[in-house]
Amino acid sequence: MIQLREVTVRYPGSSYPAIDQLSVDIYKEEFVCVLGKSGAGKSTFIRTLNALQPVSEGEVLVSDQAVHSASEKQQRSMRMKAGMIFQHFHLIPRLTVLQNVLTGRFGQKKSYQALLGLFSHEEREQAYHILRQVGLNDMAQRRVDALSGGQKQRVGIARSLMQDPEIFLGDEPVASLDPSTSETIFHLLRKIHDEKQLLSIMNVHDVSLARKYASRILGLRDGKLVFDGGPDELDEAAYQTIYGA
Ligand SMILES: Nc1ncnc2c1ncn2[C@@H]1O[C@H](COP(=O)(O)OP(=O)(O)OP(=O)(O)O)[C@@H](O)[C@H]1O
Repeated sequence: MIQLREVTVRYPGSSYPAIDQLSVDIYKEEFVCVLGKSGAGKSTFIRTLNALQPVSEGEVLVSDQAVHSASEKQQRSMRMKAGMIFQHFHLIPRLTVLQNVLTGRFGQKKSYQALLGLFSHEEREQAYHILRQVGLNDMAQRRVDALSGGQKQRVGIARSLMQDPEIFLGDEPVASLDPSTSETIFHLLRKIHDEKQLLSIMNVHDVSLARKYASRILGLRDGKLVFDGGPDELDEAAYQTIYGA
């Protein structure tokens, strides 16, 4: 479970908060999509959940553990439990699909093992298993810079799963993809969520994807939570509240 208690984020030099006194509880069985105009605070929100973004006020709790008052070491271990996928994938271009997936384990290895790329038989087997789950079983030895955007995002998802995450976060995971590939990726994300009961939170610009795949939608506007409901509750009035002039 994730709990935000009156969280405010102010960037240095900014006259208004990017996140403004936001309180919300998110439960394990939920697949949450976060909507909002550009600049509404969606990325900032996601980044506060795994301590990539410090908070100015308030507290974030993940599995009852306070994120921002934790030590550096504790924050690293929390980050390991938070799988994250990104708009631009953040892969290592010259490495193969398999090698990129295995980097999901770096956080759990001694630094010399990570540097030398030392992975156990079990870890490799798990990587192959995950590649089958995301539909990339025949691409393990391909370099990722030779893949399409949708395939790259599958590698990003596989790398996150390699972390054995407790929560799954996406910062605009389909913003660089065409509509049909975006749909395929959301279908995959929802399938993984349903199979693993993995608390998932995804920022998305495409309202129809949120309507189709989310179990719960959060709407942000000027850093405030202005909508919180199921996809069926996202009617015209709610849409105007989130996006209206
Ligand atoms: N590093 C930063 N320094 C200063 N201000 C920032 C920084 N990052 C974001 N902001 C500001 O904080 C607010 C929220 O930004 P954020 O990126 O979280 O919004 P967003 O909803 O994810 O937008 P987009 O959909 O365009 O990615 C915006 O006003 C933005 O200009």
